[in-house]
Amino acid sequence: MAKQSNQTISTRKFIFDFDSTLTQVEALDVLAELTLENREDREEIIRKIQEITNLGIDGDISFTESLERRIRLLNAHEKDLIPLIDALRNKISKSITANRAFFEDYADDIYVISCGFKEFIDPIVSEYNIPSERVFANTFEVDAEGKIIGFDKENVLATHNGKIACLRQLDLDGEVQVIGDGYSDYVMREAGIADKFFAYTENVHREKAARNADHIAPNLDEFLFVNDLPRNLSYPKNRIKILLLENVHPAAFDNLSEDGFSVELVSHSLPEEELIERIKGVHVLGIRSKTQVTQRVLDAADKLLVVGAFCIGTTQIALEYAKEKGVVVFNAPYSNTRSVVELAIGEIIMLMRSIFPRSTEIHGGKWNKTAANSREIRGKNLGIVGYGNIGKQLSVLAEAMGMRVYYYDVDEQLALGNATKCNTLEDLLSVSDVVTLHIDDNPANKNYIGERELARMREGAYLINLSRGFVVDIPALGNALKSGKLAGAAIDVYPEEPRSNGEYQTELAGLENVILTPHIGGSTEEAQRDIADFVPNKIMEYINAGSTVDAVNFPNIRLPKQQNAHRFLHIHRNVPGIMAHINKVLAEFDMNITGQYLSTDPQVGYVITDLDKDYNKEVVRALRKIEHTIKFRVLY
Ligand SMILES: NC(=O)C1=CN([C@@H]2O[C@H](COP(=O)(O)OP(=O)(O)OC[C@H]3O[C@@H](n4cnc5c(N)ncnc54)[C@H](O)[C@@H]3O)[C@@H](O)[C@H]2O)C=CC1
Ligand SMILES: O=C(O)CCC(=O)C(=O)O
Repeated sequence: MAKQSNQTISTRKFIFDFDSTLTQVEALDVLAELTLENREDREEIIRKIQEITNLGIDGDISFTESLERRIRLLNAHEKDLIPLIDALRNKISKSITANRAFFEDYADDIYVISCGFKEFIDPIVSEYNIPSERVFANTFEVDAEGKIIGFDKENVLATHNGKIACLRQLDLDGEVQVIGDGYSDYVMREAGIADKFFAYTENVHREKAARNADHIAPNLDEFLFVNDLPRNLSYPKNRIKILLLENVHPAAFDNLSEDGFSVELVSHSLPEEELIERIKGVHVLGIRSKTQVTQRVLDAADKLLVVGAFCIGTTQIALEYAKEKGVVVFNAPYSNTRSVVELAIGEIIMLMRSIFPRSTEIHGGKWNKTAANSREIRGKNLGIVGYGNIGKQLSVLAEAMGMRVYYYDVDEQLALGNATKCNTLEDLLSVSDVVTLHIDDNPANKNYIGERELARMREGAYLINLSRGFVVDIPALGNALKSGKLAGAAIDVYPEEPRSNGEYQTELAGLENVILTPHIGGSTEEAQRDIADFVPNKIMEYINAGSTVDAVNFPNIRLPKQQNAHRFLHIHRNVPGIMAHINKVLAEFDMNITGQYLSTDPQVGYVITDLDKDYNKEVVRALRKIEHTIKFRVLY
């Protein structure tokens, strides 16, 4: 947005609370941590202090009483204030630090009214251009040895609802806005001395304050946004809505909400019609393999910027259409590969030793100690179809366990270890004791293994499918198992899979030596935890900086870190002349370009332009209007 000139003359006055608003913490709690460091009853006292602090903040006991009780418990000395101030310096609220410029530009209009103490507030806020004469707070009373024994009881801020009296005495002109986390901040508005109260919830969400607020500000960006004031982010992150479906790991929620986004979790996948409703207003959608992000869903998605696939496969997403709409798709190509490989190894052993039939028998009360149909994997031939990330890792592990590895891939792939490349699928099928499928989710692979291919397999061989359900013709597999052509199979994926846990039927159920699992090849704690970092990081790099590195459907741009500049992101149809047009507009508005990055594919172009700090809102309108623009976003 357009930057206002320095030292803007404002008709508004901004009254900030200190503890848990300008800083992430309550200073007296930190002081308690410091002064009680070596005391055995430390935890108990800290707990009591916090309890008293909260009672005071919520207005449940008088503030004077809260202060008196806390100071008594604190047992602090003047010299403890030095480490306290150091600690507070590192605990300034994140969005306050990010918006230092606001405190410079509006220096004359910013006040601090706090029931804390000037001794530690002054040095902290002076670094944010707020001089001592605009800081209204209590002061300590110390004895001859420097021990803190009380506070100045004459100060209005030491009394119940003292902030009202303090603000009244100030008699400020213009609209008075109070920004604070507690009820004692709200009462200034209730008393009619302030015009607006913003409940500041970046560090703590106090229900009573939030309930009574004119507006809830999860951070300073939101406050500056609703007031149309200069700020670090053109659009506050809390306004960016993220919908995560299919029970993604809770760490994904933590990662994204800690960065300031508004995140909603749904434990299952949504059918198309429901998703069409829910997608409205959503900026980021997170899914796994079950949710179909169709053209209709994308048409209904009025705000969508990114789809994060918290898995490897992405054919459940209309990738090309998403690109045409300027929606970037990321996945997690490596996080769960090891989990699939380990399951494959386990299943090879289980199948070749007929472990599941033996186990089922004994569950049913039958002892059947036998070596029939029970063989070692050592020296046997493993045929890997699809020698990609999973196939290659499996190759190495299987070989280490003494198997002879054969592989077939439609693309040229380098053999790892002693693996032998097969030139055709038929060659692989005819030589393998176990065939394991790890091809990608390309729809062209539908019924890739059918009656004909099964007939080419060795008598008594085994088939494993951990790739995609549609790759295997299930009735044909059922027949091959029933006829004894195959000695067993392990199936993790099915042509039709339910959206959520519950009833499920497959014609393979009940067949001898058939391991059936509910698409859990990639479902390990480790894989899901890793995905919960990987995909959110990609999402954040795109939303926060514009980077599309590793996007599956979009031209990739890796961006240098930029400082003190604005970043414009322009996604357009790749037709001749767009770059020239963008730069013409920028030149017309006299913009100084500090960096420009372009990446294209045959359909879309993605250009990022970094500019000097100041810009005019009109330039944004002009850039949006350029013909063939798909999406335009300003980052800072
Ligand atoms: N069961 C589960 O929970 C999981 C399943 N998967 C699935 O596993 C499969 C493999 O994953 P990655 O190894 O990461 O994929 P990748 O893309 O690294 O490797 C796939 C390989 O298959 C080859 N390929 C494709 N079609 C082929 C064909 N018709 N014949 C021979 N080769 C063919 C490709 O050239 C490629 O080298 C994917 O379908 C993925 O969705 C992945 C993770 C978990
Ligand atoms: O865990 C999931 O939801 C899907 C795993 C999978 O098939 C994949 O990563 O492609």
